[in-house]
Amino acid sequence: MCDEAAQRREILTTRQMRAVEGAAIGSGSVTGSALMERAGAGVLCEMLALWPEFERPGHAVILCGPGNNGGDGYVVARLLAERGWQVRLAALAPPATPDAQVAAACWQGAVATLSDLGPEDFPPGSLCIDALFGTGLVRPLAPGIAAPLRLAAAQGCRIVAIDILSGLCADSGRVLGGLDLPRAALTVSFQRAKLGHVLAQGGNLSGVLRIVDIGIDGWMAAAGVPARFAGPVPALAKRAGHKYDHGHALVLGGGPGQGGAARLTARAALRIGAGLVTLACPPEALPENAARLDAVMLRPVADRAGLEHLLENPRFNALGLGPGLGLDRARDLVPAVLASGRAALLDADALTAFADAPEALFAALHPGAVLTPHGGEFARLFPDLAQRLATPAETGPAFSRLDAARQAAERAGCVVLLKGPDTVIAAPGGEARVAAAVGEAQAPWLATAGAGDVLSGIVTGLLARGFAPLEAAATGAWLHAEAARDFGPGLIAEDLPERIPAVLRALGC
Ligand SMILES: NC(=O)C1=CN([C@@H]2O[C@H](COP(=O)(O)OP(=O)(O)OC[C@H]3O[C@@H](n4cnc5c(N)ncnc54)[C@H](O)[C@@H]3O)[C@@H](O)[C@H]2O)[C@H](O)CC1
Ligand SMILES: [K+]
Repeated sequence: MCDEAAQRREILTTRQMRAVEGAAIGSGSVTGSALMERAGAGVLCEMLALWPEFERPGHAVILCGPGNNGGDGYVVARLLAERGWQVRLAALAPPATPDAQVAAACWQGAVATLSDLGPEDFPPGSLCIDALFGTGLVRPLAPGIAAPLRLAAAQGCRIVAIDILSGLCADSGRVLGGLDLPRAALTVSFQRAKLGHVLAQGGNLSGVLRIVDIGIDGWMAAAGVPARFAGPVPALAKRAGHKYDHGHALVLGGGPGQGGAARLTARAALRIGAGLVTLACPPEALPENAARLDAVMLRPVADRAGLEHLLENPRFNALGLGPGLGLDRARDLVPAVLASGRAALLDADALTAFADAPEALFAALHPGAVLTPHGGEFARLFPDLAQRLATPAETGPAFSRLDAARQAAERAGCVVLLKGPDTVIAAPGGEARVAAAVGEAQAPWLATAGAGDVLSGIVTGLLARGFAPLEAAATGAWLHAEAARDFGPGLIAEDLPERIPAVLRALGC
């Protein structure tokens, strides 16, 4: 991946964005006012690119807050008026920052108050530009502030959010105060996406997300190590070599009648390119599995001693377990899996089995492991973190799913992937990825039985291929959603492994 593509994948917190902006302005190379002009021009440009019909001037209401987000709004108002648009600007309060004051001083038109606005201000086909709050939002919108946004939506107007929809916490994507907010049709943000665009409600409420370059890439080092969007990596292409060069994944399955989940896991591990995949099941489940498997090999493993014996073969370099495993079998086998020190993927029953004693699991985990809980499994292992996520967000920056995954990874001592439409992946030390199947990248058909078992298999297969745990989890989560997007409506879990070849082919692997 080229540097530019890698940079576009960065996702910033508000603090990181402020640090970058501060470094740029502090360098003396650019002023805050100049950045605001670029931001406003970028918003206009993206609106016209998405809706070419607006080359013909229309009608817009601009809602301006007191900070620099409002300042961007004054710039957009001026630029639209210069193009012949009918612009009605309403301010919550006078501009309070020096840059916003400069922008407001350049606005020649009238300034109304928010409460002046009525349905007649939002004629059919008009736009509502939301410049109330951006990264500076710290508390819930008062009812009078949210009202014009709701009015615009009720009148069928498209809402364009500058930087982020007002009311959304840019760090967590949570709506402060739990208000009911209308969805933006377009969000135009600056230099990099923010976590609030893709996490929690932010993914849906942001609508189409566009990022405008305002020329501050040179100071991105001030952001430290940002989270990144998960995506394809060059290592997905299979280099030449013997099947044993691509790893041997061992998937541990459960008893008779429960084997479907582990078979899905094993098939996905094979499809993503593990050289060999073996499914180990209790002896009594052998006939059922033998009838359903061909390229996946089959071995009996009755218990921990049986597994330890099998693991005397050092070629099993990645172990995947949990789907359909059964809680008793999980309690028996997980300690042996982790004691082997090999790369390991723990999901489903392998996590739930430790709901009563998460510390015992954390003590055994090592940096080569990956946990892939869904929300319920996460809550069983990390009840306090789940509780913080469930507590209504009242002040910004609010506790985010990424904060939760990072703290969980620290506690567990391994990579934690928290599933959802906004899957977050964190490693101990804070490195993080987001696999966001939201907005234009949504994959709603992925919400289907067995999809998680396939994700387990993809990650296990990538571990077998030698991917580091964070990259196996992140790339796997992206690929999983990509396969779902590629298949589209009607998807069931069985379709996912079969779609992997099309995704890989499209990547040129
Ligand atoms: N980062 C950049 O490079 C650029 C950012 N731009 C724009 O600037 C905003 C951020 O501006 P800032 O002044 O820091 O914050 P806000 O405008 O979002 O508002 C802060 C202001 O509002 C008060 N406040 C917060 N929450 C509430 C509330 N619920 N009710 C009432 N008042 C509230 C807070 O106390 C402050 O006074 C960024 O989003 C971009 O749009 C640039 O112009 C381009 C460069
Ligand atoms: K906004």
